[in-house]
Amino acid sequence: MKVAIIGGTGYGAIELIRFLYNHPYAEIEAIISHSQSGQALGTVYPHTSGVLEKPLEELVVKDLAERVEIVFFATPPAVSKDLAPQFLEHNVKCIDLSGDFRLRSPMDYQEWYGSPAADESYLEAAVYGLSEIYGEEIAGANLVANPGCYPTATLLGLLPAVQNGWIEEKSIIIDAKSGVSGAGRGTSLNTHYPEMNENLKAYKLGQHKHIPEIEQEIGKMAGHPVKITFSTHLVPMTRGIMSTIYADIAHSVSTDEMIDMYTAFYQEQPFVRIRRNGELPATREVHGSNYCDIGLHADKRTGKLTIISVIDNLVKGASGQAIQNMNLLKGWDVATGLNYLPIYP
Ligand SMILES: NC(=O)C1=CN([C@@H]2O[C@H](COP(=O)(O)OP(=O)(O)OC[C@H]3O[C@@H](n4cnc5c(N)ncnc54)[C@H](OP(=O)(O)O)[C@@H]3O)[C@@H](O)[C@H]2O)C=CC1
Ligand SMILES: CC(=O)N[C@@H](CCC(=O)OP(=O)(O)O)C(=O)O
Repeated sequence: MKVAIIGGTGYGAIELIRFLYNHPYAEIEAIISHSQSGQALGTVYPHTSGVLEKPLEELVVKDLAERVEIVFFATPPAVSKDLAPQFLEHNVKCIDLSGDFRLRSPMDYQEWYGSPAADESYLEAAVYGLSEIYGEEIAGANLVANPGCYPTATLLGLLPAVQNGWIEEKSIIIDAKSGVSGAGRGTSLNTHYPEMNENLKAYKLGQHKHIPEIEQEIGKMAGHPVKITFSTHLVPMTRGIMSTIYADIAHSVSTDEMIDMYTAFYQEQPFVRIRRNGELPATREVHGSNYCDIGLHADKRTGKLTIISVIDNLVKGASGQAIQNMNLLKGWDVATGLNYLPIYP
């Protein structure tokens, strides 16, 4: 099956290319770049030279639509909302790594992204691509809104407890930390080496666009609106997200009962691993892989549950999950092309 990637020189794209290169059934037909078309991929990313000799191409929608079955958007916000509908009209399926189709409410998109939302009919047609939760809907979708990196770690950590009614949703506090590649390849003062190295910075408190996304999905699972407290931090490492989540336990539940319930919830899911015996996950233990590792502690003394959820932001938080969603769309085993052990150390 032939696919194309739009936003070809970004980090999401180069990670898609890494997985697609080894995928047994998918082939990269075209890599589209609005800034460097005409160049070879190897001039932008020399580590691909001699292995994957591909030109970066200019986007011509009609031509591309005739060449591929699926398009991946690895573009900044506000690009796919206009472009994806053009491909959908040509019966080309779209998997969007940006946030353009994640929020059901156009008003929320306008408020948190600061520009008008996609046409409402496309927002309604889009399936939220949290693979472990919406596998069946993704299988029948034409447009998949791949989740944000923080929401992926946070929701996989929270949803089993929410579904079982084991926590008080209004007490949820999420303290999340990300490596710098989460901000993409572009340069900025915040991600400049002297500013972020040996430093730990909180940012976008109360203003992060992942707040409405997480609230939307928890609210859907809980069956009523939920408001969360969410803080984000930049950590001086390249990859990785750790989302540490606190919530009041609704009924008396032990750590072992919680672990058993989470293990049962994700029984059929190869990429979510629940830690046992007091082991807690670390970002290195998922580095370069599509795993989400979750540790749990139900504190009898305080009545609080602590959930620690780690992912690689570029893999499970973006491109790996996008490939998982492509596998779901095509009816292939979800792990096809994604069976990598994490890189350690
Ligand atoms: N980095 C991460 O961990 C995660 C990222 N995401 C989301 O995935 C998307 C891609 O992220 P990432 O790869 O990190 O970002 P990058 O900034 O690294 O790459 C984005 C690429 O999009 C292209 N682009 C930039 N501006 C435009 C434009 N106006 N029109 C068309 N194309 C444009 C550029 O490639 P070119 O010039 O070659 O076209 C650019 O390299 C974003 O929406 C991001 O929020 C989601 C989850 C995690
Ligand atoms: C470290 C860092 O800056 N991370 C980015 C992650 C955003 C992102 O990737 O946004 P979407 O997944 O919603 O597209 C941020 O916090 O804005």
